This record gives sequence, C-alpha cells and structure tokens, in this order.
Amino acid sequence: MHFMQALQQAWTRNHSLVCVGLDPEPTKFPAEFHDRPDAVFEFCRAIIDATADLACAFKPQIAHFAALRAEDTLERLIAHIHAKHPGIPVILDSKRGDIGSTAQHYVSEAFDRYGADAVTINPYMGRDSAQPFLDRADKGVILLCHTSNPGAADLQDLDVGGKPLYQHVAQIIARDWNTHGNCALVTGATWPEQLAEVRALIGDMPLLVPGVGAQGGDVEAVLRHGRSANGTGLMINSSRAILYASNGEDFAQAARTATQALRDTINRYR
Ligand SMILES: O=C(O)c1cc(=O)[nH]c(=O)n1[C@@H]1O[C@H](COP(=O)(O)O)[C@@H](O)[C@H]1O
Repeated sequence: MHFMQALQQAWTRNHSLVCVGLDPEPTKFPAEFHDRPDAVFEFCRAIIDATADLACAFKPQIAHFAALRAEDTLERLIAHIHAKHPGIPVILDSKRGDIGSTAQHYVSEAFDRYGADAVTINPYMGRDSAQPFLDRADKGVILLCHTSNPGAADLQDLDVGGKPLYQHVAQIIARDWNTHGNCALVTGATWPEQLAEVRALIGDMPLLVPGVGAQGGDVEAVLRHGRSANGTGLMINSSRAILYASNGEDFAQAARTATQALRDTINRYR
C-alpha cells in the first residue's frame, strides 16, 4: 500500500496523530534488560506492541541502532511491525542526502534493506539529491524544512530574496517536487509560528512534527497552527517521553499510558 494511503487509514482507524519514535538507549532501559543479549529488540518490540493501536506511525531513528551495531535489530523490528501490526507505516529517520548516484543507495537502504514505508531526508543538497527518493511514488519522502532544535534558526531562517529559506524550501517542494504526491515536511513543534507559515504555504501536505514531550513543544499550538482542513495532516512524534515513561517493570504499560495521553490531548484540539 502507498505510504500516504496507509497514513490516512491509520489516522482514521486509530483516531490518532501520534507517531511513536523508537530511539533505543540501553542505559535507560529497565534493569530487567541489562544482561539480555537481545535487549534492544525485546525492549522496542514491547513498546511497539503496547502502542500500535494508538499510533499513526512508528519512527525508528537509525543512529540509535547503528551506534549499537544493531542494524540487524532494526531490520527485525520493522519486519515485526509489518507482520504484527500491518497498516501502521514505518518512517525510517535517517535524514539522508547526497549526490544522485549515492542517493540511489540510500533509497535501497531505506526501502529494500529495511522495508520502511517512508524516510526522512535533507533537501539542502537540492532536487537531484532528492529525486531518487521522489521517484519511489509508493514511498513517503519526508523532507527537513524547519527543524525542532534551537539552531534551526541559524540557517533555515536566513532571508533569501524577501523570505526565509525554510519557506522557500516548503514552497518549492509543494509546488515542484511533489509530483507523485508522496512528500511530507518536517517542522518542529518548538517553532509554532513557523509551523503556521509552512501550513499556509503547502495546503494539506502532511507534516512530521517532532519536539513535543522531551523537547517541550506545545501540543495545542501544534494543532492550532498545523492541522489540515479536515483535522489531520500531522504525524506528531514523541520518542523519549514514551519510551522512558517508566524504567520499572511497568515500562510498556507506562509507554501505552503516555501515548494514550498524548493522543487524547491532540484529539481535544483537532
Ligand atoms: O526528523 C526527525 O525526526 C527530527 C527532526 C527534528 O527537527 N527534530 C527531531 O527531534 N527529530 C527527531 O525526533 C526525535 C525526537 O525525540 P524526542 O525529543 O525524544 O521526542 C528524535 O529521533 C530526533 O532525531
């Protein structure tokens, strides 16, 4: 199924705009995992199984796996999501971007090796670097626009011919790059005014919005400024606030409770 179709169905089926981020950090795992050889898989699988019916997507962050030499674990987790929770799209967060011939290998990495439904990429090398991803019409291409970190303003807010760079990026992607209708943009929850500016430029294109939870973004402001005309259009990501809601034996139930609370708060403002 196409990513955009799967996302829309998951928004409706689970009545949820929550994207559960999978950012494993073994030092934060409950004590029971500390001497288990397959701890990363078992911890993430427990989180996935506890939250799948409350989420519109899962977003594993690749560096968290690669730094642990756990790429095979990431493959198995994505296969687990597809097998046990079919219809919940998986966004591989790898923020790739390179010359076209190399980008082609990143395309294979995301979609052929890992079996992801969508991938985050960095558009700042220009259209030819994004084209191999854009050509995969059935896959989601989620491009950085205005990121959640404090330094987002250093470059993304620079004035380029009367408007900030991130607005130019949003406009060019919506107008010229989205020929297959498979693009989405990343806009951080920590920058609500910029979120509103982006939404005004792109119509109903989906936004991946990280920055609620551990980074302190305001959920109500995200909805007010970012929702699309029909009250969807958002994948609101939370990673640490869900994964590490408890470091006790109740960690999976605590992750479920945190996901449910975020979903309910979001739904109040839709
Ligand atoms: O592309 C991303 O997912 C991303 C973009 C961005 O601007 N800010 C951002 O925090 N992220 C990712 O979103 C997740 C946020 O994690 P928490 O702050 O723990 O919810 C991390 O995996 C980040 O790498």
